[in-house]
Amino acid sequence: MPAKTLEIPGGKLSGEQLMQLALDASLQGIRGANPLVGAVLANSRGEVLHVGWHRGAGSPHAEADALAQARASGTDLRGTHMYVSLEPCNHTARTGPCSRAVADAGVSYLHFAIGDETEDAAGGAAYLRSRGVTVESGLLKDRAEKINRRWFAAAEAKRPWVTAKIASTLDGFIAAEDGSSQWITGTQARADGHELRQRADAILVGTQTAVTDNPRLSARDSAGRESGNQPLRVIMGERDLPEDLAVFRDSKVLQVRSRRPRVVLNELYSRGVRHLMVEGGPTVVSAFLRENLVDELLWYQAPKVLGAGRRGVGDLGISTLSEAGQWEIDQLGMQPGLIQLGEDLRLHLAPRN
Ligand SMILES: NC(=O)C1=CN([C@@H]2O[C@H](COP(=O)(O)OP(=O)(O)OC[C@H]3O[C@@H](n4cnc5c(N)ncnc54)[C@H](OP(=O)(O)O)[C@@H]3O)[C@@H](O)[C@H]2O)C=CC1
Ligand SMILES: Nc1c(N[C@@H]2O[C@H](COP(=O)(O)O)[C@@H](O)[C@H]2O)[nH]c(=O)[nH]c1=O
Repeated sequence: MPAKTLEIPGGKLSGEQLMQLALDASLQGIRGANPLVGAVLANSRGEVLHVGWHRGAGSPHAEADALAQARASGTDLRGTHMYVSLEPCNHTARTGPCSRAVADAGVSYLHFAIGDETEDAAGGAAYLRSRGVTVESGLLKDRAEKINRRWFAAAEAKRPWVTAKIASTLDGFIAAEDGSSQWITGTQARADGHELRQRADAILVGTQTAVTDNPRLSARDSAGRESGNQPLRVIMGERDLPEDLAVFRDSKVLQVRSRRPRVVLNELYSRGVRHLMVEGGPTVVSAFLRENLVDELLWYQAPKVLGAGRRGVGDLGISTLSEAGQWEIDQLGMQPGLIQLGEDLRLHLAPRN
């Protein structure tokens, strides 16, 4: 469900207009292990041929998406121009290097808005120049930076992108006084949560949730079958855990014996995790929030009122309103800021900073 439909203008466009289109296209994607990226192929007169974007880690990059469209429709790409919101990657990870694919296709001119400084992917511009492609950069740089600012900060800090998920009652409780919490939200909201799990490299809960809920932490379809990519299950906390917990039934599980979010993030990053979903409980979510380590917040709200119980977020050391954590509806990317899922609401929030 795209936030807005992409309009592809006809006729001759300026370089800036073509980059604008690449940036608009990037917003159709999903941010997570990878940033939002869009790419436009145009002929030398500035007429749009194909528009591509990245749909999340593991799927083709924006350039590859545009090139695949060209291949499918038989477009001759020799001498064409490409406008892309991020410098093409120069490495083979989950997909092959875009720099080579662009050069192989015969593109003669490439303009990227901002460079890719990430350790693994850097070097695309130099490679393209070595293959005789004219490369320029900097069009609409500020807008391109704004779209992925938080993602670049996480990449620079060499830590995973962090999505926190909370499912609460209207008055903010994630469990009743007697500890019961299954289920606060309905089936549609929970299915949405499972889709999210599928996109993440790892999913994390605290030791208390691991014991109290005994969750499986797998990504499942509506029939309850494990589906698609299964994230690494991570449990954060120092205590010894019973070996018969449901989460240990799978081999992709890791306990990080620390209470410090940064230690956990370092450990996960070193194991290749680039997108972490923090599912709770409140002690763990609060620890990430306190250190400003939540990049996006998905808050599911059920039309239930408890009046008492466990709150979704614990004490953050804030005693006055002016110090409140500020969040805003995330208008960027494919996940709409506010949606209804059955009887529940889902807010997609970004830190306001
Ligand atoms: N509705 C929802 O969205 C969700 C609800 N829940 C509910 O939440 C409840 C459990 O929440 P909660 O008690 O907060 O448990 P947590 O799952 O957050 O685990 C807390 C435990 O983790 C360890 N720990 C890890 N990091 C820290 C830290 N920074 N500071 C302190 N301790 C840390 C400690 O144990 P150790 O001694 O091992 O270090 C601590 O006791 C359950 O009732 C569960 O049903 C849970 C998840 C989602
Ligand atoms: N109670 C609650 C949630 N709880 C989360 O789901 C976990 C259970 O995972 P699993 O055993 O894999 O189904 C649980 O430990 C907690 O992290 N999630 C929601 O979307 N809505 C809810 O009402």
